[in-house]
Amino acid sequence: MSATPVNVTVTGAAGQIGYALLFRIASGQMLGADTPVRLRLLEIPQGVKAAEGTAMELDDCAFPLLAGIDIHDEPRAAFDGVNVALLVGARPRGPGMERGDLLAANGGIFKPQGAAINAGAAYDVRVLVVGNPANTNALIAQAHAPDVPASRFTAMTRLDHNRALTQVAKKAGVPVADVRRLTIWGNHSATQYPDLFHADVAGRPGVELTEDRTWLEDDFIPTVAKRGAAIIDARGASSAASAANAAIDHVHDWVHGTPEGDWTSAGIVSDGSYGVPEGLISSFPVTSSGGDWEIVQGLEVGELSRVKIDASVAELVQERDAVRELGLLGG
Ligand SMILES: NC(=O)C1=CN([C@@H]2O[C@H](COP(=O)(O)OP(=O)(O)OC[C@H]3O[C@@H](n4cnc5c(N)ncnc54)[C@H](O)[C@@H]3O)[C@@H](O)[C@H]2O)C=CC1
Ligand SMILES: O=C([O-])CC(=O)C(=O)O
Repeated sequence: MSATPVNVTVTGAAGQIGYALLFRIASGQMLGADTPVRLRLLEIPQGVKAAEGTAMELDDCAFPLLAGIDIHDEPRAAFDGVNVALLVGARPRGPGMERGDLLAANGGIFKPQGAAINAGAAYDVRVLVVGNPANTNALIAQAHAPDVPASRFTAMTRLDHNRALTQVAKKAGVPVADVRRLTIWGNHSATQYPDLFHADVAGRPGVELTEDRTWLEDDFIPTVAKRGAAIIDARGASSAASAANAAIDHVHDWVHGTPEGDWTSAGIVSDGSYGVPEGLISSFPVTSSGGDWEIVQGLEVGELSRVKIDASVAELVQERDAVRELGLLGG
């Protein structure tokens, strides 16, 4: 076991995703069975008491890897020395609300948090933004952390990726573990594009499934893209355990690498690949090795994919322009 605990800061620690996430981090599922962690919980003052309750429960689990828990209501202290930052705390979308409605409300949260990460994070900090609108919140945080490499700021589309894996596995009647190389492109919103043209489905090309255009366009794509709203409708609350699970998967693969021959999806800063404007935080097909994400290159983008990627990227551009106008991207 490495001697020095990894500092993991979780914002929104008293929320429903926080509750599903913290125990899994403390048990070693995110960083591995050899890596001790020190948890830093950031909440708004009204959330501190509930966070204290969660910390008591974490203590009561006697996790051997849990080196300590600190609770904060102020970002500078919470991010001091942070190695892994999970920015979950935000206002969740209620019934009938679109993510765009949340831009202004949540932008104000991510600006000071980006600045606090810039001021005090460890040199190897890795940031995952879960709180919606995740891509644009990540962009805001990144814009306020000029001393941190932009590639360290990511937005979560792993839940969409996992949702797509299961839809494809069900359609093809194969185990979910046999579905590989799916991609979520664009924004974590209803415009996202789940792409199975390059998938491998139990050894068969995913493109075979795309021949059923009705299933592809009227079932698969909208089911994945609108799954968040369907869960809200069914549960009366947004996805929590599955979102926490996806955050664990994202950070695990970032730190430990993606499996040979497969890739996953993550919102990362665009280098201009696939026509996505440089600097936007967009979801791409990505591999990870040595602690860095890399965009999978050379995939052919057909007509349907081009239209759908462009539509989601256009939404990201709109969100970026809206927060820029609100002064949330700084000078
Ligand atoms: N990217 C993704 O795939 C997904 C993203 N989400 C998003 O994750 C976010 C959190 O969801 P839930 O945990 O269900 O919400 P929740 O409302 O249960 O918890 C949010 C917590 O954040 C705290 N909070 C608010 N402002 C804060 C701040 N400035 N600093 C620290 N904490 C703060 C609140 O006090 C609350 O405890 C929402 O924005 C939701 O839309 C949810 C599911 C999937
Ligand atoms: O839709 C929401 O508000 C929650 C979310 O991001 C998801 O479940 O994908």
